[in-house]
Amino acid sequence: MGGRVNEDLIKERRKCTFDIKELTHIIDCGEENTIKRKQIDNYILNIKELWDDVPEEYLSHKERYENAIKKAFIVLKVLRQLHTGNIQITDHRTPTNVYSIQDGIFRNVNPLLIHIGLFWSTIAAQASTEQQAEWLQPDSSMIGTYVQTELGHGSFIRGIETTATYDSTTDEFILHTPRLSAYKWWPGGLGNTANACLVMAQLYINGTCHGLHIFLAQIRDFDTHKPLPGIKVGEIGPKMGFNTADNGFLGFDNHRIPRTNMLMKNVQVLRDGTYVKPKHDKLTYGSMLLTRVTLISDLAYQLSKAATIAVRYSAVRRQSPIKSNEPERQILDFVSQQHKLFITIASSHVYRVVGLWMWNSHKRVTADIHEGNMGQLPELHALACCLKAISSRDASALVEQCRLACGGHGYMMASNLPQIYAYTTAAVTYEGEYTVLLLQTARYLVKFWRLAAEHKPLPQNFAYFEDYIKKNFEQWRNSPEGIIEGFKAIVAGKTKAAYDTLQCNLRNGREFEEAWNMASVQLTNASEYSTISRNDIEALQSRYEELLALIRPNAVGLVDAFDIRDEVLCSTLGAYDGRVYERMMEEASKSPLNEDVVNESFHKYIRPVTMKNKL
Ligand SMILES: CCCCCCCCCCCCCC(=O)SCCNC(=O)CCNC(=O)[C@H](O)C(C)(C)COP(=O)(O)OP(=O)(O)OC[C@H]1O[C@@H](n2cnc3c(N)ncnc32)[C@H](O)[C@@H]1OP(=O)(O)O
Ligand SMILES: Cc1cc2nc3c(=O)[nH]c(=O)nc-3n(C[C@H](O)[C@H](O)[C@H](O)COP(=O)(O)OP(=O)(O)OC[C@H]3O[C@@H](n4cnc5c(N)ncnc54)[C@H](O)[C@@H]3O)c2cc1C
Repeated sequence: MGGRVNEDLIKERRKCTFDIKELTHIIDCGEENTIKRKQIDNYILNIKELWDDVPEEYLSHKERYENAIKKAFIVLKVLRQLHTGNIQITDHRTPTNVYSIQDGIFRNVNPLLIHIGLFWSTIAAQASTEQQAEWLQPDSSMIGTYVQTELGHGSFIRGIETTATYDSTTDEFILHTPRLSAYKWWPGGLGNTANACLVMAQLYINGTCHGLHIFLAQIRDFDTHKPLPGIKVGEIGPKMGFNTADNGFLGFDNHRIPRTNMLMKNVQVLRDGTYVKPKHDKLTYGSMLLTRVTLISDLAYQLSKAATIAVRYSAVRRQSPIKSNEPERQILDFVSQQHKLFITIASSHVYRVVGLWMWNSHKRVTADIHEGNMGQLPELHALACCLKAISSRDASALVEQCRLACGGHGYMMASNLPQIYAYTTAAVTYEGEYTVLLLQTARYLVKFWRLAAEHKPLPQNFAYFEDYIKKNFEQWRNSPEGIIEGFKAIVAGKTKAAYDTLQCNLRNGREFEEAWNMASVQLTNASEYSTISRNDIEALQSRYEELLALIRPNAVGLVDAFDIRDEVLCSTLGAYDGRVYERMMEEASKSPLNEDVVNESFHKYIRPVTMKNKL
């Protein structure tokens, strides 16, 4: 859409006090990454077939899926070409930068998201060298997904009921769904798209259950795409978001696969049925760990999109004067509006930095595991659980706050904020539900509190538990170091309270698991335990208000630095030129309800009632 840039946005950009490009380079981890990202953006976003004439929202469920599949395979073809041309489409920060462009292309979810993001990465991480050589061919016919959750069990994966029974007479596993609750339910791309999948199932050899293992199973004919005999597969129906993700269900009726289809890097079943144990029995959960780590950066990116839309809109939108004799003000001038928006910008930076740190930690720990050293895995798991849980919860709350900050127009699908919210809030549940993951971290903290309480040696990372017990915490200081000290005190105090409740429940004769359940609210809730006083809080509050005023002139510059193209933002409210009302009118004109001046329902239903006695 051509036309002049909104005057208020021009003024905002003029008064910005820092170099926007420099911040963009910091966000991209270096100028060379910015250049590379822009090249890929240009290459993919210039493909005309990827753009819709009719907005996605006006399509039926079936049309949406078919449209998304058309685009997914255009993108896949391009990615394969880039790959053979030796152009790396991911970089050292996270593997997700290519996904961000796809937000714009699909305005929803790529049905191949799990194929690209989880299927290949699980094979790469958990299959043996021979299996990888066979399955990880760039021109493979396999379109895969990651099939774990069942109708009856998602969080408690040890409860999964699908079985894989070894038949040594034929050297095969028999995959079976014993009852309705064992039907696989949810995997992305499973409904219609995938012809193969990685299935999590309970391994049985000679009547002994060895727990959960991952198996590669073909489920549709590669040529005709018809489900193979013994496979019942389909799509699960409309959802709050993810409606192009093709989530599916799957049942096996004694479906046979070769023994060599079990992922055998860390664990093996030999020809004679001998079971060779893994070095750590949670290595099978590795794909969930990796996805939790990558999600932190993805959620930071979703926050930057929401902030860009809401801040630019707030600079363009003028409503009510502050003093009655003044013109109407940009809504960005209201301090309460700044409070709603600037925290979203800040949180995006926080989770981007933490996501990068976690990504590097994951690389380091994975290299150690490769060398047979499992020592750092529990800590990485505890951190990934907690950070995935709070980043998804924060992101969905802040995206919703941005939507509300755009008033009525934020409720329009054309603002793209509802779609960003639906996408973000799903992450609170998938890949480990919020509370369930927090309780995993709590379990880890309580273990170290027990050591502290029993005055046993603690690792350096938990030295502050001992400081708390010995009351070594300093008086509150209003400085970054002081705030970190304050947070340590809160964690220690919260862990102590939960631990004490747990002990009390145990003394009252409860079994450990029961006592844990009774303490679970304390285990997940925060309280104030630091030495902070009412005066300190007042000082912090006024410092916060000063900071809002300092950020205000740079607000638009800060979101411009996220450097998200209009094609990816997909928002009438957040486009770079700020021509909000023009874009809204143009989008409204695409509504099918505007095709006829008089809709035919008037003649069919309205007129016979309203004109009944007058005809
Ligand atoms: C790559 C790019 C991707 C981008 C894609 C993004 C879009 C994605 C789109 C959507 C995609 C959506 C895709 C999807 O949604 S795929 C489906 C995802 N599903 C889940 O995430 C299920 C969540 N549940 C679990 O993970 C397990 O059941 C938990 C962990 C809760 C319990 O499990 P379990 O009952 O077996 O264990 P336990 O509680 O008895 O604890 C026993 C011990 O084990 C330790 N322990 C547990 N786990 C780990 C671990 N991993 N590494 C190391 N250690 C671990 C634990 O600390 C404890 O240690 P200790 O205290 O005894 O010492
Ligand atoms: C959009 C989307 C995409 C998905 N994609 C995939 C996919 O590709 N592949 C796949 O395999 N799965 C997928 N899933 C499934 C997803 O991983 C599960 O839904 C998720 O792990 C939560 O499990 P659940 O549905 O069993 O929830 P439940 O565990 O039934 O949660 C319900 C409530 O019970 C509480 N609860 C459960 N256990 C405990 C406990 N021990 N202590 C305290 N409270 C507890 C929870 O906190 C929650 O409040 C997807 C889900 C969604 C929404």
